[in-house]
Amino acid sequence: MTTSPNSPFALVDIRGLHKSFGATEVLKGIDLQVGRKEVVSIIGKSGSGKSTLLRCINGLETFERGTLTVDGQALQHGDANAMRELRQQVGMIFQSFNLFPHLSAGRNVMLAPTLVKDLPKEEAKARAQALLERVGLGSLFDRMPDQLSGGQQQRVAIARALAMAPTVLLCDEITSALDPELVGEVLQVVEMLAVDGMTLILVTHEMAFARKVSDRVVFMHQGLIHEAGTPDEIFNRPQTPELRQFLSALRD
Ligand SMILES: Nc1ncnc2c1ncn2[C@@H]1O[C@H](COP(=O)(O)OP(=O)(O)OP(=O)(O)O)[C@@H](O)[C@H]1O
Repeated sequence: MTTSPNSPFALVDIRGLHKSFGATEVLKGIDLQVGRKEVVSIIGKSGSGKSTLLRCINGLETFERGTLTVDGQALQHGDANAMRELRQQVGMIFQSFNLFPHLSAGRNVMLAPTLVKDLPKEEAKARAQALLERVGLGSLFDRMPDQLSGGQQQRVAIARALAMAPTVLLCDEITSALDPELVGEVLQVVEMLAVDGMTLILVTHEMAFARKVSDRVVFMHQGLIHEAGTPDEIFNRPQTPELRQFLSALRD
């Protein structure tokens, strides 16, 4: 079932989120609802708080005020069980691929399901093989990370995140560290996930991609959501001077 972002059953429901680092308030009251199977891209200038927001959603950062629920479960930092469950539901992929260097591609993908979910090894192996095939790396199960290109490593990282069967996947500038010729193969995998109905929240500087793949685009500015809308609304009919300035700076 696809839920609309504004329904009471939004998969990710963030209300009044405030986050500071010391005296610096980085998130100043974020409200964002993401429906099941929705693809939401977050854009904005460097330092506007995009990564911090993603890190709050999967519990990597604590926050001072506001509420955050994923699939109806409130994120509570004091509750170790709740945090463990949340981490299983919310997958995250980063700019740096962070593969375990001493494990093959396949073993990287197998690790969490065997450790965290107690999946029998043979089952985990079959699942890892299927996931590697899904990201176009079916023949590279035994390759070590240092024998893979950056684009291939990032695709293994995507397969590794999918191995936990997350209900939502967060992608934080996942093509920023790649050579330009490797960006396309990773974006293609993300697009395939979107088409398959994965709920995705993407922080991206790839505007053409955000326009193509997103149901909704969110523009963050100085710790607040300044504007949100369809790709057409955000890119063709920006309302605020801040968004207009951001988009025109990209064109320069
Ligand atoms: N762990 C931290 N300690 C102190 N300040 C931090 C920390 N993490 C982020 N910040 C600050 O919070 C602000 C927002 O950072 P954040 O990384 O969320 O922005 P961003 O919009 O994702 O930027 P970019 O596009 O450059 O990644 C910045 O001013 C940053 O310096």
